[in-house]
Amino acid sequence: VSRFEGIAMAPPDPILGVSEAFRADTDAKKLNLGVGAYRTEELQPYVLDVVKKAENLMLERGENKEYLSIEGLAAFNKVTAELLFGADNPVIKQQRVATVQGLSGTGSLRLAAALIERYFPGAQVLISSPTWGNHKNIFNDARVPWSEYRYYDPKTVGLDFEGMISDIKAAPEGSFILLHGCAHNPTGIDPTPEQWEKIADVIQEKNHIPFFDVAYQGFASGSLDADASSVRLFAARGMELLIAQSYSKNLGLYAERIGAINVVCSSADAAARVKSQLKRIARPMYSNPPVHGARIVANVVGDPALFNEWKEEMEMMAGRIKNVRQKLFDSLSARDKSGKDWSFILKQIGMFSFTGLNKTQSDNMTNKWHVYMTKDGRISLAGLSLAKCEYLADAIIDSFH
Ligand SMILES: Cc1ncc(COP(=O)(O)O)c(CN[C@](O)(C(=O)O)[C@@H](O)C(=O)O)c1O
Repeated sequence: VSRFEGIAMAPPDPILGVSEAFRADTDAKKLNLGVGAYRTEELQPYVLDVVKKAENLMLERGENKEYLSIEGLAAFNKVTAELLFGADNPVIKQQRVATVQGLSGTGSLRLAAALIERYFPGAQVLISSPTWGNHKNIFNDARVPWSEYRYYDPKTVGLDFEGMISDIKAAPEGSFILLHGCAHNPTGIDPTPEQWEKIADVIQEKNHIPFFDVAYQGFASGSLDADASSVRLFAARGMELLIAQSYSKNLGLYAERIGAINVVCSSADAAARVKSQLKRIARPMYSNPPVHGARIVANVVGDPALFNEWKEEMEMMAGRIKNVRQKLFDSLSARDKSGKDWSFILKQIGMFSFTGLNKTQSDNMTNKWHVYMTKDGRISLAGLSLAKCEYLADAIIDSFH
């Protein structure tokens, strides 16, 4: 008797499945605006120069392939926390951060979810509405209950700040509040500095625990420090908080699966104990993380010349997306006769633009125009070239009306 016979076919992933459909399309006009992966103006994947330089250094050095410790490469864990908080931040000086290398952002979020499930039974995580599609899968599979706080306002194509604050205020005391550090996915809408202060106020009032997902540090504004300001604001208030990091986008290390989970505790002793429990969770999950990406980050951030060159390349990538954003706005404004206000395209930040196209309209983008995007109306500007902006504008205008 066959035991696997009864297993059903799983549906394609809402984001990664779009790339599969794109690859199957043979039309030369096809555009992949699905997955959040940077492409050059020639629409090619991009390996940063500093990554190649770091890898050449590593090759010359001839490093071994011994297991890392469960918590990952020590040099990486040091520089990743310093990059996030700033090396002179009190949380670093007082050794109050438990940092564990994770399998990129996803794996780091999953490790944190497992910690929450084990040590905070019944606590829920509040996630933004909408949010990155995989957040719900991660908390569901980690058996951590979640609910949503209002975030996107379709009427203003902006942030529903009042709704966000009241939902966070209404959540049971001690809830985990999942926040996008910068470049909110999928909306591209970030709170202002003043709004971050108020979000910190209400989280402190309710003894909630802030839980940041920082997948785009440096990629949103082009500045590593500016993009970390929300996290640093909360740390400066002396709050305990969790932060998941990823180097997929800002260092282009997508397939190297390099990231980290950081837990800011109230004492160095607590941080040591939290780190030991994160290790206990990681060991049976994947035992220890991959070394290659960790060494690249440690080499790039650890070497002043490479670090500066990385910052220049990141500004170049963020800059290209800003140019594409502007060109798309100009093309839409010039070609659309309906008088629709497209300024939301310029107000949004980071890789994505949340167009407001509904599922049927998004299907039209794909079926008629061969533009691949997620069904929630998100387009990844990282996959768009200046040369293709007018074509995309025509597709969007056609799909809206
Ligand atoms: C907010 C957020 N958090 C975490 C991750 C995880 O990224 P990684 O595991 O590679 O570090 C992504 C990537 N999200 C996508 O860019 C996207 O939304 O297209 C894509 O990589 C993905 O996996 O869906 C993200 O957008």
